[in-house]
Amino acid sequence: MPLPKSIATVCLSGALPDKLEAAALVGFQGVEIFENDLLTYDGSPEEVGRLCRDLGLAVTIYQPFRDFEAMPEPQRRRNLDRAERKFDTMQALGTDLILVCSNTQPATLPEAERAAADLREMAERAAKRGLRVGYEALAWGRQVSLWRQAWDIVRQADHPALGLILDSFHTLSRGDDLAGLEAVPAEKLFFLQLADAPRLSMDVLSWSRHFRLFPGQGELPVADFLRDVLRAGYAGPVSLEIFNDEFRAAPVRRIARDALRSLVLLDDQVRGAVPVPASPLPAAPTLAGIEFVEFAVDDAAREALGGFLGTLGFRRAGLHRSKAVELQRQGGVNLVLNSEPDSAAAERFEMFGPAVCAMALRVDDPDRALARARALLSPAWQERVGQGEQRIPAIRAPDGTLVYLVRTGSDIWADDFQLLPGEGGAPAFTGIDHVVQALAPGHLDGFVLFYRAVFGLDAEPVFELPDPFGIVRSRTLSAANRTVRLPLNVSESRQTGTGRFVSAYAGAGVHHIAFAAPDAAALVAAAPDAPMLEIPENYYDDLAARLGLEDAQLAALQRAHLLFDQDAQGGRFTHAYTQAFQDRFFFEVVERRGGYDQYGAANAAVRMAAQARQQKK
Ligand SMILES: O=C(O)c1ccc(O)c(O)c1
Ligand SMILES: [Mg+2]
Repeated sequence: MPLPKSIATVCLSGALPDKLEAAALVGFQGVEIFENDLLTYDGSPEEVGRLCRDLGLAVTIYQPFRDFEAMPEPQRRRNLDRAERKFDTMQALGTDLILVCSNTQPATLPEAERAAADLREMAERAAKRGLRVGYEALAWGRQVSLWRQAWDIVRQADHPALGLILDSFHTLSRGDDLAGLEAVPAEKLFFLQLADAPRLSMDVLSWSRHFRLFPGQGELPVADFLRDVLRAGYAGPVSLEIFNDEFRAAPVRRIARDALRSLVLLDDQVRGAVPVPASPLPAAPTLAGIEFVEFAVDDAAREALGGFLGTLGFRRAGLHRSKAVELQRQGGVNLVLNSEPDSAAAERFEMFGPAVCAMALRVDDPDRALARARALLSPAWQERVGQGEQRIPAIRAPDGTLVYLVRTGSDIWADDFQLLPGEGGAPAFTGIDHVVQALAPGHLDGFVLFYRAVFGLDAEPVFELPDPFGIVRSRTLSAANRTVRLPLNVSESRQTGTGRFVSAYAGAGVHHIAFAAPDAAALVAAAPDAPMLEIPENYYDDLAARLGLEDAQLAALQRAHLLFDQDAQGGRFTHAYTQAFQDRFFFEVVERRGGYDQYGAANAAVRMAAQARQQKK
């Protein structure tokens, strides 16, 4: 039995019933009713309570009750009256627990004894009605901002109806931890809220109110936090409380599904610390690269794209036995051009024009990978197959792109394709180095969680890349063994390369594919007809000054329109871009040396400016 899962209504968009329905639909067992969601709703608390019961949702908590403890009179008395009215609401909602967050008022008295006496009084009144009070330290509380301070007060108050509420954000945002929690009796741990966040240097209140994330989307050690809470004996619900501007604006079911996915993953990460063990998720796949990328095309686009790829040394290497599908190959890179009517590819083409519609990852065990995906709320996808043809399992990424799961080392081509004899000779790519996707604003965190959870990829911190027409935020997911690298780009501006791609083609998708070359200069030299992106002279002047390159090396880079980057350990990255194919996606030739593990972010501005110029022509 996994931990009971709850979500605060503040995480989700829409009116209160929409939030509740979405939470129930994806499989939450409980909800925190956030006060503002009730105040702004035109139904009674009884109706809300009934709706929750009809949906099978427990109301885990009613919150927050603000600025209560340690106030001077006459506020003190008024606050106790206010509490009685909230107790009425709780009873109507059908919950027995209220969250009191630590007082933020300048008038709060700096006296823990007063805070304890007030909370004791509130708990005494609550207990008369069979209700309970939980006390949470807000990271920006006036007198109480750490969980240990809140616990001191709860301990002093010493009332059975008063306990402690922990919230990972308030503790981890302060760089604090849960050392000492084992000394708190488990029955005093009333409730647990979890939130992740990116590491940002800003005031903690704004950080909390706008940038919280679901566990696994950010950079805080939420799993460690949860493990500590469970080891301290907590056995109540685990509840997500995320204040996030993008989540509030997004379709409610998508965010609810991300929310539950984050908790399913977390359940698995803390297995062993849970008193009643959760059934383990199937292990994340061991990845061994990208077997192919598939483009949705029609006949004309297939010819045009085939011609474009031909300039980089690709050739038609196979024709599907039963479908209008062609394999283009260059060394270790397979690109599939799919113009089959009445397929997922055709559906993509109808909507977007020429676009990537699928990608295939090599995994150690496709069935296990599929079972893991299913457990993480990503159902399998079954494409129509002809008789005698291979059935390659697939799931759909959040934007609908198919992700095929190909067993590492297996040959998926020989059965289904009539393979054409190759020429060879030209410098060859060794494989696909990375695939970059452009996402619509508001989609980054959901994609990060999907790839992290389903495929066990690691997420790097966000990079900000300056396009001439706005900022592109980029976050890369990659396999620990680096056989799969998936940078994700997002831009609020519709004028950036990323923004134009997303807005012009009505959605997210693969924006560029980088091919790994053992020698990028040789590859580009052997591809004189490839429409490479021109790089301004100023770039090379700066490069010479910045990295102290020799004249000959610099000239060679410039001749082939190559960009160059170097890391602190001396790893080197040499890369060049093609112009965009039909103003859509483009390709990159990349050479990594000496353990270089980045993507040439230092060069992104130059590339994006060159593309913007190209676009104007
Ligand atoms: O931002 C707030 O005010 C707020 C309110 C209630 C909470 O539980 C919390 O963590 C933060
Ligand atoms: Mg909280």
